[in-house]
Amino acid sequence: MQCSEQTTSFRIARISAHLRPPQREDGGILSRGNCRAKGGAPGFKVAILGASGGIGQPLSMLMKMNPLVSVLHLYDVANTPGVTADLSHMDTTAVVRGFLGKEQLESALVGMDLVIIPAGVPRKPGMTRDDLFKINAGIVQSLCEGVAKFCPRAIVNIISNPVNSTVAIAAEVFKRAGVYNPKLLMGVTTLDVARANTFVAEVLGVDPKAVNVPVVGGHAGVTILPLLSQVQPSCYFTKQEVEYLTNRIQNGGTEVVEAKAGAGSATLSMAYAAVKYADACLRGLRGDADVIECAFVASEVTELPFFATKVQLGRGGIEVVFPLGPLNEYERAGLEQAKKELKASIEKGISFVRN
Ligand SMILES: NC(=O)C1=CN([C@@H]2O[C@H](COP(=O)(O)OP(=O)(O)OC[C@H]3O[C@@H](n4cnc5c(N)ncnc54)[C@H](O)[C@@H]3O)[C@@H](O)[C@H]2O)C=CC1
Ligand SMILES: O=C([O-])CC(=O)C(=O)O
Repeated sequence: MQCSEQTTSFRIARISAHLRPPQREDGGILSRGNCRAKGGAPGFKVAILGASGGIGQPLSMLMKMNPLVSVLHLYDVANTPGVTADLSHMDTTAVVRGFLGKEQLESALVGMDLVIIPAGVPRKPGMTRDDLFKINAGIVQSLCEGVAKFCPRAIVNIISNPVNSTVAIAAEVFKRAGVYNPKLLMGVTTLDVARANTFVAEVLGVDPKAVNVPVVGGHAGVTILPLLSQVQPSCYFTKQEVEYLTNRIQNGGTEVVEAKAGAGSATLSMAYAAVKYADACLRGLRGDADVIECAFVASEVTELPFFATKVQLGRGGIEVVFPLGPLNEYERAGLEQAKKELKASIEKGISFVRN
């Protein structure tokens, strides 16, 4: 049936009556500001530092869709007004606010439960993650100084590379400020697990959702150590499959950097992985039981001060750091190699802040 002009205007009149600002008890009209919940919904407050970047934008979008988030603060040194305006039109619960430049870092951070940091430069072909240290170390240091000052009790997820060094930088900054709580600081290695699940599922010919591969160590080259002997559900790989899978998982980042040919590194899969990890942190904060993910954290699993293993997330952040479990000979050799490189990267991060 075609709508007549009259019917249409009648409908519009009904709709606009419905949208009329609510009356106050004293007869006044509530201002627009009072009509809309400005983050009043129950949920967690999350800040993304580096929100306008290749990871930052899809990560911000996915966090805007997360029902556990009530307030989403987007901070960057560029383009946050546009990204914020764009995302604020999504009809999901989280209220989005944008913050631009150092003078707005305080407002971006005060009151946050979780701070996610993907700020910093990405790799180009031919570079290692350690080649990013020169620029990203200073960025992570200054952002973490802000966290120490304005939201010292927030959980911090570090994405900026080289993660093997930037987590140590963050820890030193927090120690210096007298606010270090090792349970609240985590390097995000979820993309290594996502890749491992994907590549293993391809070899097995199953759905990646059905596969769980623990990936331990760190987040660069040989420090990324998939424990293929502990894949769930348990399965068997030939020597060639183990070598192929280990190599592909360790070089997953480089595979994307080369395919992007100078236009950056993994952004979409990283945003997916970052949200998976952030969501686990929020479920832990909410008090959910058995929230378990791999992450690069303060650890006594090896002699190194930081190491990635499975951890259990809870109301206090990291509540349990799980041991490595039984390793086969191939994995034991990989572990020795990983520890050697990790030690140097961690020390580099520590001395950057101390010296
Ligand atoms: N942990 C992991 O698994 C992964 C880590 N990464 C790392 O994430 C980082 C970001 O990558 P992309 O988003 O692709 O880079 P990008 O260059 O696209 O975005 C970085 C953003 O950081 C912002 N930024 C720079 N300095 C800042 C500061 N002082 N404060 C706030 N924001 C600042 C930039 O303006 C830009 O919007 C890189 O270091 C990359 O290596 C990338 C993929 C996976
Ligand atoms: O490889 C890179 O430079 C980015 C990264 O950490 C990853 O994709 O795992």
